[in-house]
Amino acid sequence: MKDLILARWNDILNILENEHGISHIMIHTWIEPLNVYSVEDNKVYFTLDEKYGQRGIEFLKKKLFDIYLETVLRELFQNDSIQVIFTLQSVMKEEEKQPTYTEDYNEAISKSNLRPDYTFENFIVGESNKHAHATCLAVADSPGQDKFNPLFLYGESGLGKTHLMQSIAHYILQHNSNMKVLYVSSNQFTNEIIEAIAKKTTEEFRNKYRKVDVLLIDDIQYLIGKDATQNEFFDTFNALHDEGKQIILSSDKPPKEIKTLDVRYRSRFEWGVPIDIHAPDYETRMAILKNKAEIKGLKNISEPIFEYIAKNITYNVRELEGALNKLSIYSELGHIKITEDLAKNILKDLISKDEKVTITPDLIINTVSEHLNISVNDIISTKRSQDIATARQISMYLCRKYTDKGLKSIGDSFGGKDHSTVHSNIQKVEEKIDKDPEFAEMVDVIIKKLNPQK
Ligand SMILES: Nc1ncnc2c1ncn2[C@@H]1O[C@H](COP(=O)(O)OP(=O)(O)OP(=O)(O)O)[C@@H](O)[C@H]1O
Repeated sequence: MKDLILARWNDILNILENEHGISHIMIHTWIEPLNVYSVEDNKVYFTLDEKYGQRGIEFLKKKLFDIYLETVLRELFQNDSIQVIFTLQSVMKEEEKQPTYTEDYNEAISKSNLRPDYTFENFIVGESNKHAHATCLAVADSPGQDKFNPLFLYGESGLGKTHLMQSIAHYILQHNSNMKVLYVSSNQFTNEIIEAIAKKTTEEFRNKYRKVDVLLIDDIQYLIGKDATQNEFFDTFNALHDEGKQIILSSDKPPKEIKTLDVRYRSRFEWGVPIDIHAPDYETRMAILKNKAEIKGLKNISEPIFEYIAKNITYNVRELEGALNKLSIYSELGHIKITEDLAKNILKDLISKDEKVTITPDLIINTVSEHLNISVNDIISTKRSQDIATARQISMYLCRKYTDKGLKSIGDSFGGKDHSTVHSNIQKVEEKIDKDPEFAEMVDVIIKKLNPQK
């Protein structure tokens, strides 16, 4: 729960100020500096810096800040047993027990197919992923709750879906290494089914998957659409869900956009709210780079080099990491100091590949075509069927929004449509975005694929 409180700390401060009327100054001086030290048996220990002394603790209690915090935490986490305890840092330090992960835990992570480094501790939280992170923490803290079962994480490649889903698994095992947690890629799941069918061992396959407490399947889009695997998967899904076991899935798109997913099954993926992860902003990229450099023991990377990478690799965290790996290989091989110029030279292939692409009507039409599975020819044709017209309207809307083309010029890119048609199509999309959140989300996913830099 400690991580959950940290993730919601700003919300907690806002509630104290806005709903309980504690003045901004009091919050800033007394509550903000509190440190969530630990949580044991619903007791939340907040520590205060030594400089405030015991009188500081007495002041906090006199102002009833422990009661206020307790009320907010109880409400936020729907748990009436939560108790807030204020103490000085030194008092806790004396009693501090370093968390030591047992052999059982280490064995459990290997049995569960987890990478040891994909933990919450190593995951950098920023604007782009804070919602996904908070949801994953909530699931980790109480797996199997209907609200997030299944937990469906989606987003473009390399943005941290696998890392986050495995973090949940780690957290669960850190707190109870007896839980049966299993992570598999879609490929592995598919291969096991095929093998089980061929060897007539489907019963064993079912036993293996149906006795787990938490099942994580990565890149589910590869599993869907293959009949035998899809059916077997949904049998497993239903069996686990009926027993309140947690299912965690990842995909590159939200359920409603997985074309090959049978409609009968689509709603099941949406029982829990699908959660998306966005590309990290500049500050988050910098923080990720520094964190990865520290993990890799890369000490000689200067600030301008971090800045150079973070400015130029903007979308994919895996590529950010790739840049660091390249630098680390050079520095280890040559025992050399990496200067800024050398770094630029070493990374030139990677960076130019990732350079900002100019968004053109062609790029937009191709992206919409790929995303909605409607051919480019149909989009620029005069065909009026609903799905083709929608693809065309969205493309025109995006051209207006992300290129500097005027209505006439946009019309030309669509086989010579006149400017009033373009105008009314754009309006239709704007209206639909306002009225229909699902539609708005779909357009948003396409925009993410285009990766505009504004
Ligand atoms: N916020 C983050 N903090 C730290 N590392 C991150 C973060 N986001 C991504 N990474 C790192 O980026 C790399 C790629 O992440 P991951 O494999 O989880 O992406 P993915 O979304 O599952 O990609 P794919 O869809 O291709 O499987 C990993 O090494 C992961 O540790």
